[in-house]
Amino acid sequence: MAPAESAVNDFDEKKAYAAQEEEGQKYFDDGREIDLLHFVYGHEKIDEIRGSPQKVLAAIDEYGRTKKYLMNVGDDKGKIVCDLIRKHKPNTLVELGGYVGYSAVLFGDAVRQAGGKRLFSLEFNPEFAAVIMSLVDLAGLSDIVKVHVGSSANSIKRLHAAGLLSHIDMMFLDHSKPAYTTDLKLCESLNIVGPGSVLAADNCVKPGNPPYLRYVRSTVEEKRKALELGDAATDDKAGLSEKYGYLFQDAVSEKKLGSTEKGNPNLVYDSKRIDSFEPTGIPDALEISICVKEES
Ligand SMILES: C[S@@+](CC[C@H](N)C(=O)[O-])C[C@H]1O[C@@H](n2cnc3c(N)ncnc32)[C@H](O)[C@@H]1O
Repeated sequence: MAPAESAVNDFDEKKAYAAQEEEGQKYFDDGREIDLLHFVYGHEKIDEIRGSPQKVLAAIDEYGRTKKYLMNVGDDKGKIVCDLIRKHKPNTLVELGGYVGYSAVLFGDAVRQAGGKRLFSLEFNPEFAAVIMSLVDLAGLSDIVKVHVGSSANSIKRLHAAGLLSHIDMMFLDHSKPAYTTDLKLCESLNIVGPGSVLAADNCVKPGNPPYLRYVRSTVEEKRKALELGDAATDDKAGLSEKYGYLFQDAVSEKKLGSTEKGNPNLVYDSKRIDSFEPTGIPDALEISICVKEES
């Protein structure tokens, strides 16, 4: 594994979002997502915002700064993924976890500018999905961004079965932490992640995701061995606890994870961590993993 890279040295405090609520207090799904819609559509500059992805993002950032914390990828980590989009020019980008559409608007715009065709935003909360659709439409990106409501695993299976998803050029993982590994293995088993696929996984420091990092940083030999050893060695939840994701108990249930696929141990990833910041200024990192080949 390559050493961690630092994309940004300093955080610009002027753009910091309101702090995330203290532990035990709600920091999402308390009405703020609908409040955000009222804020954006009631904005004095709504006529300029219409049709401009950058201005939609600026309005969401303004809400995060002046009203309430929002669990968006934010400007700093967002730039790292946009650079990857410019470099790799994905035709199809899949994001796991859409929330209010910040990343869908940011990356949907970058995919369009890079000549790509589609961003699938997979979100299990139907209210959040409705907010994404509304802001994507406001940004003029409805042709590129398609929102699918349901657990990510079920949406991936459905899109694949319908012939709409045959190869994932880029995937942004930003949903419940245990599902990063189970969804990646599902995509490997369906053969829609393979050589050429680029994975960008958010929150690899805050709160962290040990099983996912272990998996993408493992050698082919280690993965084959883990499969031989069976369940304990391939436990995608080992090392995770409640601090590794909201709705943790709910998120680890079979129903929500929706997949027990074993993945493809023969895929080789070139994986590295890039240090950056949450929109609040708290340090975090993305793990960027490029699938370079499949060993026989
Ligand atoms: C951190 S937020 C996503 C933020 C968004 N990517 C952004 O940067 O603008 C995580 C989202 O994932 C959704 N989610 C969590 N587990 C999921 C799953 N298994 N399938 C689909 N969505 C999920 C949550 O409802 C939440 O909206």
